[in-house]
Amino acid sequence: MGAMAARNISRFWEWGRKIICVGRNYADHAKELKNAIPTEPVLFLKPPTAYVREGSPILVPLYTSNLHHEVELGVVIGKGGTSILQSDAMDHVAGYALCLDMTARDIQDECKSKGLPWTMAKAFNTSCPVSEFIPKENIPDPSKVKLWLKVNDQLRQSGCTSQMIFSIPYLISYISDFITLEEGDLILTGTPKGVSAVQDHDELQAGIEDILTMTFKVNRQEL
Ligand SMILES: O=C([O-])CC(=O)C(=O)O
Ligand SMILES: [Mg+2]
Repeated sequence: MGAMAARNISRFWEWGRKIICVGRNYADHAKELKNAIPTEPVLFLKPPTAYVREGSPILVPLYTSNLHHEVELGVVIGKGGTSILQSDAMDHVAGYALCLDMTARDIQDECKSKGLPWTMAKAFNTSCPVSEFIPKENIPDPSKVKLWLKVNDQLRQSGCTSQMIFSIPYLISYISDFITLEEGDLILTGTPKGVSAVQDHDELQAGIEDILTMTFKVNRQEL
C-alpha cells in the first residue's frame, strides 16, 4: 500500500485511534459481578495495539489465570467532534463492529480492591477482538440488536442492546464533552451478563443476530 493510499473507515482498526470502553452498561452484568448500577457511565480505554482480527489468536497474558470474554456492540465514529449534542450524535456514527472486551478478571478484582486503574486487566495486546466493519445502514436501529457468544459451541452470553442503561447517543454526547472524538475511534458499549473464563485452545464464536458471526481461537502466550 502506497503512502498516499486513502484510509478506509472499513479498516478502522488500522488507524491507530482510540478505543473507549463503557463498563457496567447492562444491569444484569453489573449485578453478576456484584457492582452497583451506575448513575453515570463508567469509562476506560484500550490502546489501538489491543486490536486483533479473525485469523489471529486471542493471547492469554502470562499474568492472569482468569481471562473472561465480554461480547459488546462497538460504535465506529465517522465524524469527529467535541461536545456533541445527543440529538446530533448519530450523525457522527460511521458504523458498527462486533467486539470482545477481553478482561483479566483476577487482575481487575485486584485493581478494584486496591483502588488502582484497570489497565493491566483490560488493555493488553489482543484484548480487543473485532469483526468486520458493519456500515451504519446495515443496523438501522442499534438500540434493538441481539448479541451472543459461545465458547466451544456452548452459549454463554445472549443479550439485547435494548438493555443498555446509557444509550448510544447519550454515550457519544457524554464522552465527547471531555474526550474529543475522532474519525476512526471505537466505542465499546458494555457487555450483557454471562461473562466467563476462557482457556488455551478454546474457540470463541460471537454474533450479531442476522448480521454477522466471528470466530477466535484462544492461545496461551508463549514464555
Ligand atoms: O469489566 C467490567 O465488568 C466492566 C465492563 O467492561 C463491562 O461491563 O462491559
Ligand atoms: Mg466490557
